[in-house]
Parts: sequence; C-alpha cells; structure tokens
Amino acid sequence: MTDVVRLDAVSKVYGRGQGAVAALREVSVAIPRGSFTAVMGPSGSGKSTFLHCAAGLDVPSSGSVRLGGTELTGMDETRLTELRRQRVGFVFQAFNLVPSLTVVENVVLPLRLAGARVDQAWLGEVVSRVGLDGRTGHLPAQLSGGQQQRVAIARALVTRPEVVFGDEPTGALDTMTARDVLTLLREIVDGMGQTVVMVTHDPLAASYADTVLYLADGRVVDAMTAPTADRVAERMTRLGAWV
Ligand SMILES: Nc1ncnc2c1ncn2[C@@H]1O[C@H](COP(=O)(O)OP(=O)(O)OP(=O)(O)O)[C@@H](O)[C@H]1O
Repeated sequence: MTDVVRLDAVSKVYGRGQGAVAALREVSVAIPRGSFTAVMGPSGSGKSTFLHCAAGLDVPSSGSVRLGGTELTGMDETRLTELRRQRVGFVFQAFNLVPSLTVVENVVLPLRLAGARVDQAWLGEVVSRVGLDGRTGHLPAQLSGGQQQRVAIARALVTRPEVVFGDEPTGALDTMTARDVLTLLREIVDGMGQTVVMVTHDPLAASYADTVLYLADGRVVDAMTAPTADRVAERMTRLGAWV
C-alpha cells in the first residue's frame, strides 16, 4: 500500500521564548492509502496540531509533510488553500454546514468554491452512499444531528479527496447516532477505498479504525492495530488520559 500522508520529523512550537509550547516533537507517521486511522491521546497531547499540520491547515515549525507525494513544506497559503480544497476532505464535530443552503447545495459547495464542474453521477453516488436520498432539498435545520453529519461526510467526499480528516466527527452525537456515522466512515474506507484519519476521545469510535495512533506530550508513543474499545480504553488509562 502506498502512503497518502507522510510526516517526517514534524515539530510544532507555538509562541516564543519562555512561553513557547512544543505541541509536536519530531513526529514521523505514514498513513497508507485506503486505511482508517484514529488519533488519540490525553488533552493537550497534540492531536489537533497533528491533524492541522497533516491537512495543511497549519504549518510545522520543522520537518516535512507530504500529501500524495506533494511536499507541503514551503507552500504559500494560496497553494495550500487550493490543495486543501481539491485533495483533502474535512469533517468536524460541529458539522459546519451552511444553514441557508439545501443538503445538495452544501454537498457541492467545495466544487463551487473551486470553480469545478459537478459530476452528477458521482454526486448521486455520494448522496446515496451516505443515505441521504430523498433529503437533498432539505435545509440543515430540518435534519437530525446524524443526518447533518452525513451531509458533511458527503461534502468531504464530493471532490474525491485523497484523504478525509475528521476532528471529533462523532463528538456531538448520541451513542446510537455516533455508531451509524462510524459505520458509514468504515464503509467509505472499505467500499470506496477512501483514506480516513480521525481525532477522537472515544475508545468506541477508535475501535472502528484499522490503527490507533497514541500521542502523549507531542510524541507518537504507540500504535495499535485491530483495536477493540476495551483495549483502547485500557491503553488510554495507562497514558494517564482519564486520571
Ligand atoms: N494556537 C496556539 N497557541 C499556543 N499554544 C497552542 C496553540 N494551539 C495549541 N497549543 C498548545 O499546544 C499543545 C497541544 O494542543 P492540541 O490542541 O494539539 O492538543 P489536543 O491533544 O488536540 O488537545 P484536546 O484533546 O484538549 O483538544 C497544548 O499544550 C496547547 O495548549
């Protein structure tokens, strides 16, 4: 399997001098194409910083980030924005849908922003895959939280990105709805060959991934394959995440 995302010796320091905080310290990670990765760790361990650096939303202080073979280091903000629009999908805890736009208008928004043509067949497949057939004319406020997150996932998929990043994508959902959304994320990996990288605090959410990366104090301290919720929770306890 080829790597879609590669971080080599990535460090990120916020601030300067006495107040400087090392959020990432020499992190090296390779994410294989078509895999589902969960990123866990105690609060403040660097999970969001990792996601932001990997997705080109933030610039590392040192080290290299590659997305599908493209080196992000040294790119200016215009090129990074273009790269994010075309090659990266995002799913956030708060869904981030535009309230005045219908489901289908929200889904195609990244294409409109990029001035790209809408491939109607692909749009139909994406909407159907996420289970929103029959809802395309609704406004976000007319949908449940789980349905709104499905719209966000469809929006993330519509550009055929190389990787979809999730920042606590099930954090705002009840347990049953979260399971449905996690099953959907699993399906887009297994059925569409998509690559998904998700930050989560929830061991059950992490158990849907192929690999769980553990961050502590800005470093990757462990990786677990074939995770179960119990093993993930046990590992997190040993990291001191819940004490
Ligand atoms: N913009 C910033 N300016 C200064 N320090 C920051 C900034 N962003 C993050 N940090 C610091 O970097 C460290 C890592 O933060 P980060 O948000 O990546 O952790 P996290 O694991 O995602 O935490 P949480 O689980 O609480 O969301 C923390 O000590 C945080 O206070």
